[in-house]
Amino acid sequence: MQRIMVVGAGQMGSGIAQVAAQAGYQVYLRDIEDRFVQRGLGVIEKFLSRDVAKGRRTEEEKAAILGRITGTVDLAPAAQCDLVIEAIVENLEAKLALFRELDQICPETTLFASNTSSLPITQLAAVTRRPDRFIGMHFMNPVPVMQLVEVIRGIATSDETYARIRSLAEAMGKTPVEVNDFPGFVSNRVLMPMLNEAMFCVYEGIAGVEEVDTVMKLGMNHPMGPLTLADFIGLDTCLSIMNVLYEGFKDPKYRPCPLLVQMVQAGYLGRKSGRGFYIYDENGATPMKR
Ligand SMILES: CC(=O)CC(=O)SCCNC(=O)CCNC(=O)[C@H](O)C(C)(C)COP(=O)(O)OP(=O)(O)OC[C@H]1O[C@@H](n2cnc3c(N)ncnc32)[C@H](O)[C@@H]1OP(=O)(O)O
Ligand SMILES: NC(=O)C1=CN([C@@H]2O[C@H](COP(=O)(O)OP(=O)(O)OC[C@H]3O[C@@H](n4cnc5c(N)ncnc54)[C@H](OP(=O)(O)O)[C@@H]3O)[C@@H](O)[C@H]2O)C=CC1
Repeated sequence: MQRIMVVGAGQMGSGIAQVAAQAGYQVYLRDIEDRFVQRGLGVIEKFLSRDVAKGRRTEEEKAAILGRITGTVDLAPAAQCDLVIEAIVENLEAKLALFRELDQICPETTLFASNTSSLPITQLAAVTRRPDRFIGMHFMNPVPVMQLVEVIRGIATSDETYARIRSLAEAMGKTPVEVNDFPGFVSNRVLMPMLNEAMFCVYEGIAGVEEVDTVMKLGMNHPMGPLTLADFIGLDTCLSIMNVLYEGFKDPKYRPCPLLVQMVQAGYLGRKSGRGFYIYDENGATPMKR
């Protein structure tokens, strides 16, 4: 494997492009508008510069990593890639449309991976002519820091595809864990109901935003409180995952908190939009009042 295209230059796509380039692969980073591509490249630049400032990398290494990443708004270079990793918005229709298009562009040998947090790998794979060469490669946020890659086998994923993606994750310095294709996989089946429950605590007036976070940080030693983490993930992504769990299992225990629904409707998407359970501005993070 030599060339990888990452589609979606948001927080996950830019991180995936960075770790792929750090591992020596040639990377195309594609988004629908150039300003999103530039924003993604800017984030990578920023974190590599931080590594240089901390003495973990030289300027030359940084330049070499950046030199391996080509930003683009064009999907056509996917035809020259051995693997496409999709990291666009957590929306089934958007992902299906993208994979249909990629399937037309790419030769049969190209592997497809989705970084989806919860959507069925089997269903995404089924719109392509290569369900055996389709897999879930679920990185954690922030990608350059987190050790885990959840590798999700769709019903038709071949052993060869699995073995290649497992090796790739290892080459990127990550620890792959094999998981089967059920709603939310393991990571978000366990994590997201906890975040949703934290939102219910605020919604029901049991405690304020900061208090809920402090309980989990100091009481359970979580590095971030659940509401800070939900803002960090993106509230739109959290809501999409809860909806996949709710619809996938038809179990009311997965109903999304109405406050989460309302905040997403208002455009309060967390850190990426400047406002979620906290307001992010020059004063730092100020908890929302209820
Ligand atoms: C939704 C899904 O489908 C799946 C998911 O991803 S769920 C989310 C999973 N992620 C988590 O749970 C993250 C929980 N939070 C944490 O682990 C930590 O708060 C954190 C690693 C994000 C930040 O750690 P911190 O100690 O609070 O802050 P900070 O000191 O700024 O950062 C720690 C290190 O991470 C690095 N870092 C932080 N964010 C980074 C980023 N986006 N990219 C690269 N490096 C980053 C920093 O450079 C720093 O490294 P050094 O100390 O070596 O310089
Ligand atoms: N956030 C997290 O903690 C994690 C997220 N994930 C998953 O990763 C994926 C991306 O999430 P995240 O990076 O947080 O989301 P972001 O909102 O940060 O980024 C998504 C990016 O994809 C772009 N995009 C949308 N449609 C297309 C398209 N058709 N082609 C190319 N680019 C497109 C978006 O552009 P625009 O802004 O115009 O919509 C945006 O730049 C989702 O599936 C999510 O569930 C997985 C692990 C963790």
